[in-house]
Amino acid sequence: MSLQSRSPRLLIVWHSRTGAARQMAQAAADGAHAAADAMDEALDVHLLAADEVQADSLLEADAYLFCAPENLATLSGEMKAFFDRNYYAVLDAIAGRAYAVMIAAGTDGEGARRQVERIASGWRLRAAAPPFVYRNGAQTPEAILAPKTVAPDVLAQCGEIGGTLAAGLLL
Ligand SMILES: Cc1cc2nc3c(=O)[nH]c(=O)nc-3n(C[C@H](O)[C@H](O)[C@H](O)COP(=O)(O)O)c2cc1C
Repeated sequence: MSLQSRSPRLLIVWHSRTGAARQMAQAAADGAHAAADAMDEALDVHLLAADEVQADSLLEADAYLFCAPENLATLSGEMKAFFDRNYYAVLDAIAGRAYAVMIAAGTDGEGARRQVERIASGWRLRAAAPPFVYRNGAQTPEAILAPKTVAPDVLAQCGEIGGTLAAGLLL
């Protein structure tokens, strides 16, 4: 059996209905890889859609990034289902690990942010970065349902959050 220790692992869990949160999660993954490369360290970044994540993925990760849209003033149902499915399976097993949250919203996002923060507090996770809420301003049904393209400056901020989580694992 090898005695080699494994690389630290960042798990990014995302859900997206019209593309914004997916791009934000990808930017954070890119930022995490870039930070690890700059430090010349190995980092395992798992970017998983919310419906693919089981308890094992949470248990095997060292830090988490949760990224999803606000839908009807709460987390999107798919992201909530990920938390519902796994909450008690990992309770008490992941306390103290670092996390960050990124919400894609139209004009609000606070309900979804609060929900993730409450769940993370129940898991006793430690916030490694301030919560990030990106608002695209969409208000009409047409604008809300349109595919989204997230601006480069917003993606750069998401990249920084990924980089912060990575640096926290590698320092
Ligand atoms: C069904 C539905 C409900 C929404 N409800 C809200 C809401 O309550 N508050 C808000 O700020 N944005 C709301 N939005 C807008 C989205 O949060 C916003 O467009 C977000 O950027 C979408 O992220 P996504 O492209 O990753 O799905 C809603 C969008 C949809 C499709």
